[in-house]
Amino acid sequence: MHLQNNEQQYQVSLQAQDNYKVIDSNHQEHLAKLSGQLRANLRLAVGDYIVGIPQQDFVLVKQLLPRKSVLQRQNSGEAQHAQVIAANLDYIFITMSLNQDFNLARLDRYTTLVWDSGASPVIVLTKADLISPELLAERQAQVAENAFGIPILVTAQDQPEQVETIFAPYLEAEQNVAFVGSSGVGKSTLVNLLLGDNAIKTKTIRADDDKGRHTTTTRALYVLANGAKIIDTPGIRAVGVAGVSQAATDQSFQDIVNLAQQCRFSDCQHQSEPGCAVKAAIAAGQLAPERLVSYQKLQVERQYDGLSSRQIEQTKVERLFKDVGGFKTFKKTLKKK
Ligand SMILES: Nc1nc2c(ncn2[C@@H]2O[C@H](COP(=O)(O)OP(=O)(O)OP(=O)(O)O)[C@@H](O)[C@H]2O)c(=O)[nH]1
Ligand SMILES: [Zn+2]
Repeated sequence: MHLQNNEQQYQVSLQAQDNYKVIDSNHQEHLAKLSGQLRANLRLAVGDYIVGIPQQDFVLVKQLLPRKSVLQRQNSGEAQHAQVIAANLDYIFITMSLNQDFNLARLDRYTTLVWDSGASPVIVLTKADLISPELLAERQAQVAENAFGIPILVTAQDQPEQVETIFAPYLEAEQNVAFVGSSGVGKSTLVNLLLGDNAIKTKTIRADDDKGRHTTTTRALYVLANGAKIIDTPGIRAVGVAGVSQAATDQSFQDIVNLAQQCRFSDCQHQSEPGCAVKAAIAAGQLAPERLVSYQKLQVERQYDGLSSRQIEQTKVERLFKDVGGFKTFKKTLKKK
C-alpha cells in the first residue's frame, strides 16, 4: 500500500456507535473520525486497518483497507445486514471447558463459524484440572477425531505457567486473535494470564466523545508486549452459536426432533408438559437424558444469539423468574411483603 503525504496506517481499537479509537504503529491510541463522505456508508469494526491523517486531536479516517477476515453475525436471513463483529483476526480460539460445557456438536458449529470468517480456528480445552486423566484422554481423542487437523490446546488453572508457552505460536507480533466460547469457560482467565502485568483490572476506559462529554466504553483491544493483539468486545463475547440455523441444530438432534413430533403439544418444551414423547423416551431408557440437556442448552443459547451482554443478563434474569411471572412481578411481590 502506498501512503501519501502525511497519511498513516492505523488499526481500529474501539468502536461505540459512530465513535472510534485507533492505534498507530507504536500502539498509541487516538480518537478517530470518518471523513464526511465515508460517514454515510461505512461502519468500521474493531481490528480494521485504515489510512488516516493525524489532526490536532484526532485522526481523520480516509480509507478502509481490505479486510483479511470478517467475523460477523448473520441476522436471520438478511445477509446484507450482517453485522461485523471484528475484522482481520488471524486466529480465533474456540474455548470450551472439559467439564460441563463439553459438547462436540457446539464445537463443530464454532469451527464452521470461524472458517466462514476467514480466520484460522484453534481449539482451546480448559479446566483439565477438573476431570480425571482418563476422561481427559477420552475427550481429547474425541475432539481430535472431529477437528481434522485444527490445533488443540489444553489448559488448566493449576498450571498457569504453561499458558504462555502453548499460546506462543499463535501470538506472534502483529497477529490479531480473539477468544470465543460459552460464558464461564475461562476466556477472561486466559486473557489475563497472557496479558500478565497488563491484566484486565478495570474493564472500562474513558473515551471522550465529540461534545467533550465522557462516555465509558468497554476496552476492546489489548496489545501484548510483542505487539500481538487480543480483541475482546461484548460482541465477541456474545457470539454464541451465532450463524447457526435451527436447521443445523435440528440436524444434529434428529432423534429428539423425531420424538418431538409425537408430543401432545406442538410447542412442547419437553419439561413438564403432559404427553411429552421425549420425556417418555427417556423414562423408557430409549434416549439418554444428557441428550435432552444438550439440546435444551443449545436452544437457550440460540435465544441469546445477537443480544448484547447486558441483554443476555436481562434475559437470564427473566428466565430465572419466569415461573413467578418475570422479574418485575417478582420485585413487586417482594415489596408487598
Ligand atoms: N478449575 C478451573 N477453573 C477455571 C479454569 N479456567 C477458568 N476457571 C474458573 O472459571 C470461572 C469462569 O472463568 P472466566 O475466565 O471468567 O470465564 P469467561 O469465559 O471469561 O466467562 P464470561 O466472562 O462470562 O464470557 C472463574 O471462576 C475461573 O476462575 C481452569 O482451567 N480450571
Ligand atoms: Zn415434549
